[in-house]
Amino acid sequence: MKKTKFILALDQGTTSSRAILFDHSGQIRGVAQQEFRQILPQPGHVEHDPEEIWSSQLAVARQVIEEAKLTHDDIAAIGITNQRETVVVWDRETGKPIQNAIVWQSRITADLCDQLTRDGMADTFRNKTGLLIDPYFSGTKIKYILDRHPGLRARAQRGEVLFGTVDSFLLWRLTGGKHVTDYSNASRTLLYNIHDLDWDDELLTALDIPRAMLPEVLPSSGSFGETKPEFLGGVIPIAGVAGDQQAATFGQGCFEEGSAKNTYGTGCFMLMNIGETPKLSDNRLLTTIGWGIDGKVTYCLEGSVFVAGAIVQWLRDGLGIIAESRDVESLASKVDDADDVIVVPALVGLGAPHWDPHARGAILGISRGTTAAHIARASIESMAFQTRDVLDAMQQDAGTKLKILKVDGGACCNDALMQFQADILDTAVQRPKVSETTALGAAYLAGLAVGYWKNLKAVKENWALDREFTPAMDPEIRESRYHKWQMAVERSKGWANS
Ligand SMILES: Nc1ncnc2c1ncn2[C@@H]1O[C@H](COP(=O)(O)OP(=O)(O)O)[C@@H](O)[C@H]1O
Ligand SMILES: O=P(O)(O)OC[C@H](O)CO
Repeated sequence: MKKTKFILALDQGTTSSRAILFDHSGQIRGVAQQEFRQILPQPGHVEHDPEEIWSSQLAVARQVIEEAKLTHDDIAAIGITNQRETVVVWDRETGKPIQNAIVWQSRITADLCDQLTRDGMADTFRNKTGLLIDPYFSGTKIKYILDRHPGLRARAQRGEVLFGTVDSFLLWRLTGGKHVTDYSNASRTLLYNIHDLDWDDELLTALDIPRAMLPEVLPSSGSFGETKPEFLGGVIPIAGVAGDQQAATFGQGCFEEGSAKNTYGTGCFMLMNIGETPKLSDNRLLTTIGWGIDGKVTYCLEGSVFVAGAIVQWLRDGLGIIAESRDVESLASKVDDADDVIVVPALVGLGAPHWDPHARGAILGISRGTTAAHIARASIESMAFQTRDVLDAMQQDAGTKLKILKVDGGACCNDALMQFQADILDTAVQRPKVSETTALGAAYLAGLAVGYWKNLKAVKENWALDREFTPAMDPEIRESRYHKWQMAVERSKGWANS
C-alpha cells in the first residue's frame, strides 16, 4: 500500500516561527512553534536577528517531523510563508547577514519617505507598484542599509551582497544558495512593477538600489529548489512560497473576485481578490499580487493595519495588566462595554487607510471610573474599529457591500472580538475550523505544484465553518461608537513630528 504523505508548511511570522504538517483534507497533523526576540533599539524601530529567524524556523521544522515520527520521505513538498516586507541583506560568500533584519513595522525610514513624497515620487511608485510611499515597505529599508555601511552599495553592485525578504533568506539557506522569491513577496518591496512583473529600473534608480542584489521572482506555486539533505534528513522539494497575508487569502479559498479575508495576528490584514487586472484603489488601499499559479497572476486590494494583536502584547508586556495574551478575554469580560474609552493602537504609526507614520498611540475618554477592564475591552475593540476603517474603504473601491468576511489568525479565537467585529461592520463574520490558514495556503500552493491536490476546487472543498457571527448591534449605537473612534484617530495623528 502507498504510504500517506504530508505537506510541511513553514510559517515564519513576526513573533514566532511555526512548522505545520497538513494532510490531504487540509487538517493539521502536527504543529511546532518557537517565539524569537523582538529587538527594539528606539521607539518605532523594530529589528529581528536573521540567525534567530533561521535557527527557530529550522528547529520547529525538525521538531514537527520528529514528533509526528516521520522522515523527509513522508513529506511530499514544503511551502514557505512569511512576514512580508522585512529586509534581510546578506553576504553571498559567507551567507552571513550584514546587520539585523529591519522589520516591516519599523518606522526607521519615515524621514526618507517624507523626502521621496516631497520630491513628487508618490504617483510614480504608486502607479508601478500599487503601493504608497511608507516606511512599511522594503525599498527604503534596503536603501537605509546600503547608505549606512561604507562600501556596501559597491559590493551589492558586484552581486557580493544580496537582498531578500524572509522567504528569500530562508530559501537561500535551505537550498544552499538559490536566490529566489515569489510574486507576492516581490510586490511588497516598492521596487517591483506589478504590471510588467519585473523589478523596475526607474524605481531602483530613485532609491539607488543595484539590480544585482535582487532575487529572481517566480510564480508562487512551482519549483523553488530542494532542501539540502543535512537540514531535514534528506531532500524535500520546496514547491510553494507566498507572503503570509496572500497565503492566508489562498488558504481561505478566496479564489473568486470580490471574496475577502481578514487576519488578526500582530497586525490585521484584509485582502480582497480583484481578479487578474491590477486596479488601483481610490481610497488609499494597496494593490498587491495575491499569487501566481498556472501561468496566471491574481491581484488583491489590501488594507494593512500595523497593530492588532500586538496591542494585547503591549497590555501584557508594557502595562503588565495581563499575564498571557488570552487573559485579555477574561479581563475585558468584567465590564459590559468600554464606557466610551477608546484605545488608538498607533504604536508604530497608522497604516491603511490613514498612512501616518508619525501618529502614536492614544487612550481617550478616561474617567475616574475607568479600570484595567475598560482598557482591555477598548484594546480589543480597536482591532474591530481599524477593520471597519479598512472595510469601508474597500467597499467604496469595490462599489458593493461585502456579505461575508472570512477571518483567521491568532486573535480570531476571541469570540467577543469576533461578535463585536460583526456588530461594528454590520457584516457576517465566518471563522473556519482550521484557523491556521496562512500555513494552509502555503501548503496548498506547494501541494498543487507537486500534484498532492488536483486543482483549486479540491482545495476549496476542504474549507469548513467553525462559527458564524452575525451582526446584532443597534445601528444608532454602532454609528455613534464608530464616530467616537474616528474622532480619537484624528487626535492621534502627527504626534511624533508635532
Ligand atoms: N484571546 C486573544 N484575544 C486577543 N488577541 C489575542 C488572543 N490570543 C492571542 N492574541 C494575539 O494574537 C497575536 C498572535 O497571533 P499570530 O497569528 O500568531 O501572530 P503573528 O503571525 O503575527 O506572529 C498576538 O499579538 C496575541 O497578542
Ligand atoms: O507576521 P504577521 O502575521 O504579523 O504578518 C505580518 C505581515 O506580513 C506584514 O505585512
